[in-house]
Amino acid sequence: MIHTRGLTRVFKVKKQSVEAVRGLDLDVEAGQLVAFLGPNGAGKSTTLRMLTTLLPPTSGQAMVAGRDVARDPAGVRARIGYVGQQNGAGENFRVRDELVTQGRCYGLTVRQANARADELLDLLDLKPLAKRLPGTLSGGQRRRLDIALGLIHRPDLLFLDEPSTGLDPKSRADIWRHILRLREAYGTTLVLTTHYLEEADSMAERVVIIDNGRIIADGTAEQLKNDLAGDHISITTTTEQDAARAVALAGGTAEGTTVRVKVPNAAAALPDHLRTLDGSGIKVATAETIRPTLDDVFLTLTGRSLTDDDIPA
Ligand SMILES: Nc1ncnc2c1ncn2[C@@H]1O[C@H](COP(=O)(O)OP(=O)(O)OP(=O)(O)O)[C@@H](O)[C@H]1O
Repeated sequence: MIHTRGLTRVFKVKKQSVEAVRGLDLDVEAGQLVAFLGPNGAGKSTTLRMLTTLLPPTSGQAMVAGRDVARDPAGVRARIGYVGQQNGAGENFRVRDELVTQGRCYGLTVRQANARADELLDLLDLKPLAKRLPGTLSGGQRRRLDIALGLIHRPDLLFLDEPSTGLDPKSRADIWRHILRLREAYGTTLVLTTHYLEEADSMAERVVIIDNGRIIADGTAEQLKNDLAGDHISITTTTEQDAARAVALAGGTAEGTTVRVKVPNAAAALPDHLRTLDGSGIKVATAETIRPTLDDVFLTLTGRSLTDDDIPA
């Protein structure tokens, strides 16, 4: 569905070059749900804007929905939907009329546009709001309308730029429920950007971590966490001397009476670990297993946290 090779975008700002995206090679198959995760300024939106033909690449190729973004941008646009960070609806039409009008712009007949509008109002729980003006909707309701607008022409592929940013936790959960529902209903391929770690972790099947314009990790959240961060066992001992002895015996690092050891599978390794310490007379006060987060993955790869301040341009 998406195939890019060496996709690059350089911005010129006051005689300086900003390499926003540096030689991206990416393959996304039909039906996947992919999240681009990365800190502010990583190049996520620039990538999305190139894939959706809103921005020409400086170099490299991208085939999206079977069409070349540089040679056939109109062909790409006809086959994809895009939900940007800005609102997609105007202020003059009521919700249902806006859907029908945009459907007509995509070449649907009046009958098709009406049927499609009703189908999407239903899918995105917008029916009770059909007669409202977009300006009167809440943030979450407006996002749902944006998603409906992105789907009006039945695209096989939908891009969503930060679909849940700026929403309260309940509305964020609600948007995700609708995203997953539309995927179930239509099998749409979904590519979205987010900087919410937990969302990428729990919702996306595939997480592509982007930093400084490059893909630095790509896989399921579980794979990335297992391969790149690993579990930890954390124990506390009753004395600092015991903590130091525990490190000498079984590895890890000690801070006061707390010892952390990195292991491939903490739940499986914990009983043996405790037996080893007990066999040497080390008294363990508490023990817990710690699963890594995607932030740990990012930290391992870059030495920075995803929640750090913006990276420099
Ligand atoms: N129109 C532009 N002109 C100059 N520089 C730009 C432009 N658009 C983006 N950039 C720069 O390109 C880099 C990547 O920006 P981009 O918006 O793609 O990042 P992002 O990962 O989407 O960040 P965010 O999560 O904050 O939206 C940044 O350094 C940004 O300042």
